[in-house]
Amino acid sequence: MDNITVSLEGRPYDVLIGQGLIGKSGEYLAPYARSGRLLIVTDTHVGQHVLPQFAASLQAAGLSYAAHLLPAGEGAKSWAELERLVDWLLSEHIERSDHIVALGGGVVGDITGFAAHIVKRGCHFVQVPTTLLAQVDSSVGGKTAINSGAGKNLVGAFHQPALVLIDPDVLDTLPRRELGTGYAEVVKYGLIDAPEFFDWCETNIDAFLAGDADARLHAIARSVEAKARIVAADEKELTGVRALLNLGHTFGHALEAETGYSDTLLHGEGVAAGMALAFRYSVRRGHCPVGDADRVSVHLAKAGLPTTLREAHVDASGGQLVEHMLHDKKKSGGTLPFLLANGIGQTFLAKDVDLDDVAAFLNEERGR
Ligand SMILES: O=C(O)C(=O)C[C@@H](O)[C@H](O)[C@H](O)COP(=O)(O)O
Repeated sequence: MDNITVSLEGRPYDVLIGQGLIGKSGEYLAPYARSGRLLIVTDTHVGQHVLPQFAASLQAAGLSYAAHLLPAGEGAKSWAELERLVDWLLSEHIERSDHIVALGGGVVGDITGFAAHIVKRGCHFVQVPTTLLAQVDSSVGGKTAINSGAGKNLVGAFHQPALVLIDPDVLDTLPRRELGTGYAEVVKYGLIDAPEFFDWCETNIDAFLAGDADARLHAIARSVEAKARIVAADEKELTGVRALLNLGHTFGHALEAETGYSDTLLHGEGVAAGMALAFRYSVRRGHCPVGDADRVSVHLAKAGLPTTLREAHVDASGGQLVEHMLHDKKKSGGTLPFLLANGIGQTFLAKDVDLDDVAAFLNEERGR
């Protein structure tokens, strides 16, 4: 089993990665269960496919649980579902010493973490991510949020989990499209600052997508290590280091907003198209060799991910997409920094980007 520590000063926590961990959850969660009980938040899909095995393990360890089901999908990151969740936690007489367990993908983790942050001014929570995207990205680092009418993740807080339990075996039941969306975030770590990991992805993509256990473990552990390192360096995204994790997200969130956060374009697909756009925009600005941008698109396409506006099902003008970007949390003092790249593994935060130029670039991209 891999054990990666997120080294936050005074509040370090472990990310345990191992095959079959879901079946041993009771053993690992016993120390976190006040009076032998855990409050589980999951969704209707995971409730059917993973909760039974998870719950059996808790029972075998002498723990009891109560569970709350969210609807599956991005739509659950809403004020209405947050209210229902908070009401449920209070109806269960939650105490601040309790641990809430987020069992599910990024949506479950994000809304549960935010509820844990606000209920009784802060309760503990544990992440048990069941999608690749949540395992390699959203379960680690403490970004929690719901969406608002104005955009994605605009209402939230930093609230770190006490523990993250990752079982790659649960990915066996993940639909192929979901696996692809998580893979976009795996590739992101190579593109940020680890060219050798991008090379590894190019070599091992087929094994990874086919479910090879070693390839999966390597990709997940390598991604979590990268995320833990970056989060420990800049927990609250104040110095620009953590902003690197947002590669592809400025474009990606705009595409998601344009498609209504629907199944038309899943989050990881928006990030994939966003990374391809960020690399091509970096070429246009003279930062990045065209060969590197091509490699990125070819690789993402191999995973079945969109790399153009057309493939992302977006037909908006550049101006309309820039309008969505103006809600980005990186915007400060009227300017919006962009994650661009000097090449694969050489991402940087550009603070001098002219939004009219971005709009013109996106208008050209419409014909691609
Ligand atoms: O953890 C981070 O920091 C990230 O930016 C990781 C992203 O992949 C993730 O999607 C995150 O939730 C986006 O954050 P946001 O601040 O752009 O909402």
